Parts: sequence; structure tokens; C-alpha cells
Amino acid sequence: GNLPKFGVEVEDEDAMSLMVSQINTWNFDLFKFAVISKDHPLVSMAYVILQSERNLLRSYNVDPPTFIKYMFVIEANYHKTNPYHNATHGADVMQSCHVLLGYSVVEQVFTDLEVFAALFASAIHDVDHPGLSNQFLSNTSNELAILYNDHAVLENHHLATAFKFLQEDELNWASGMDDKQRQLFRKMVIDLVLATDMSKHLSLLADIKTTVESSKVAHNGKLVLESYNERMLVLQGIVHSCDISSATKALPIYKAWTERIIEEFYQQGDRERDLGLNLSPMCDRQNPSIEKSQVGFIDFIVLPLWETLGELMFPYCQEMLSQLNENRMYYFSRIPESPRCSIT
Ligand SMILES: O[C@@H](CN1CCOCC1)Cn1nccc1-c1ccc(OC(F)F)c(OC2CCCC2)c1
Ligand SMILES: [Zn+2]
Repeated sequence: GNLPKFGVEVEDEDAMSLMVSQINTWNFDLFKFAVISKDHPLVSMAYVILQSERNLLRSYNVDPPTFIKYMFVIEANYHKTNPYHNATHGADVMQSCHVLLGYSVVEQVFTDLEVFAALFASAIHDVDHPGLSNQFLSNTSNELAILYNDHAVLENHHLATAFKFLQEDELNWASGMDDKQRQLFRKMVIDLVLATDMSKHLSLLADIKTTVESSKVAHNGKLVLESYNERMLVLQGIVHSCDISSATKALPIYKAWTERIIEEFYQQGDRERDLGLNLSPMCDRQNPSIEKSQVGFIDFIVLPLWETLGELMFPYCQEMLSQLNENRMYYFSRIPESPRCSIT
């Protein structure tokens, strides 16, 4: 067909080919990729991974031009004006997921359909994100919070948005799948994106620990997942870990993501201030606490999750854990001295 090699037209095919040759590396530079793909990081990432690298489109009779048209619409519905929750984040989570699912310890465990569902879920998991938190949407009685009754508001919206476009004939790339496959694919994508809701983090982590423990004991160290729930739990853990993987990346990349999320939080704080609401944690640009917040985020959320993933994927993920510890030290060593309380 006449589809461009990388799904989108690029200026510099050699630079693009060089980047694509690094697509299986953990420290892949998504910011550079966004530039080289002429601001189509998600369309090109999805096409390269699903078509060129994994040949999954052919496996499920997906028409490539229709799939590309659909991904252009998804990419256009990520807000370019969001400092963090934009199409580059979607492409980042998808590429990170592609790396983890390529490790032999999990590669044999999951079916092609499960891999396809995890990669697609990663690509669409934050589509039409408003750059505001679930808490903010509920506090301001946003129409989405009313629609989803304050439960996983953003995550439900990302899913509904992605699947609504799939209803349009000229975007329906799944028409070539048989009904049973399409039904299971949809169920898995829903379960995976709903698991990126941070309020589910602790219960997801606890369930993954239990599953990894029982599986490794029952099968002397080999990861064997029997039920749909066990398989989904591990896939949910992989997608959720990729969604909050920034602190496990090389420091320059991590710092770039941190600057972006902080600016997005500050913009929410600006709106809360204008509305006379209490400012959400870490959203007050007049009282910055970046270093301390990152160390807390790593200690209480990111490290426990990635240590569990490191057990599950052993001996893989050690690179992520060592980068995570280095990155923690970077911010820990920069926590400003607390102003001495003047006892005068
Ligand atoms: O907001 C986070 C969850 N909160 C829950 C309440 O306690 C603090 C953490 C997760 N989350 N959700 C959406 C985006 C992100 C999120 C993703 C990458 C983040 O940092 C860096 F790695 F880029 C990140 O950092 C914030 C600011 C400092 C610490 C947390 C946040
Ligand atoms: Zn996300």
C-alpha cells in the first residue's frame, strides 16, 4: 500500500530509522521522537510497534490505513496544551509497555490478543485528559464527574472516548476481528485502563504481590498464570507501572517529565486559587515542594510497585530499579533546608 514507512511522513528518514532501531530500549527519548515524527509521536509509535515490530495488525485482520486514521483521531484528542498529559505521554507509556512485554519472562505468558490489548490500552489510556485530576472534577461538579458519579471519572472518560470513535465506520479498524476476539479485546482494554486510576494503586499492588507469590511457589519460581483474573492483574500491573515509570528512566528524561507534571499541577492550582478552593497537594506554585514530593512519590508509590514488578520479572527490571534509586538520591540531595525556626 502507499502508507509511509513509519505511519506518518517524516523529514529525516535516517534519523527516524535510527530512533526506531532503539524502540526496545528503556531510555528511549520520547521528546526527540516527538520532534522527528513531526509531532505525531503516538501515531508513529503505534504503527511501528503494532505493525513493523509485532505484526499484530495482520494477525487480527486490521486494515493499516484505517488503523492509522483512527490513531490520528486519538492523537488529535490528546490535548497538545497539557504540559504532561499529552500524546507524548501516551506514546511513552505504550513504548515502555512494549519493552516490558518483550522480556522473555512474560513474553511466553501472554497471548497475542492480550499483548495487543495492553499496547492499545497504553496508547489510548489518557485520551482527552483535561489536565485536571479526578478530585478537581468532583470538587467542581464537572459534567464528567456527574456522568461517572465521582468513580474513576477520567479513566471512564478515556475509555468511552476511544471506543466511541471505534463506532465510526471509517475509523473502525476492529471490523476484521471475529466477535469473540473483539469482545474479549474490549473487556481487557477496559480492565487495563481502569487500573491506571491511582486510587486503585494499593489494592492492585497487594493483589499482584499475592498472585506473584502464589504463582512462583506453585510453579517453583516460574511465572504461570492460570485464570483470566491472574493474567489481567499482571497486565494491569505492567500498564500501571509504565504509566508511572518516569522516575525509572534516565535522569534527563525523568527531570523533563517532572517539570511537565509539576507545571500541569500548578495550572490546576491556579484554577483552584481563582475558584477559592483549597489547593490540591503539590499544586501551589507559590509554595513549591518538588524535591520532597518526588522523594515521597518514589518511596510510597513508585518503588514499592517497581520492586514487586522486579520480583515478577526477575532478572529483568534491575536497570529500572537502579535508575530509580539514583534518581531518588538526585532529588533527596536537593531537598531544601527547612527554614530554621527563629526562636526570637
Ligand atoms: O499524582 C500522582 C499520584 N499522587 C497521589 C497523591 O499523592 C501524591 C501522588 C500520580 N500521577 N497521577 C497522574 C500523574 C501522576 C504523576 C506522574 C509522574 C510524576 O512525577 C514524575 F515522575 F514525572 C508525578 O509527580 C507528582 C508531583 C510530585 C510527586 C507526584 C505525578
Ligand atoms: Zn497516564
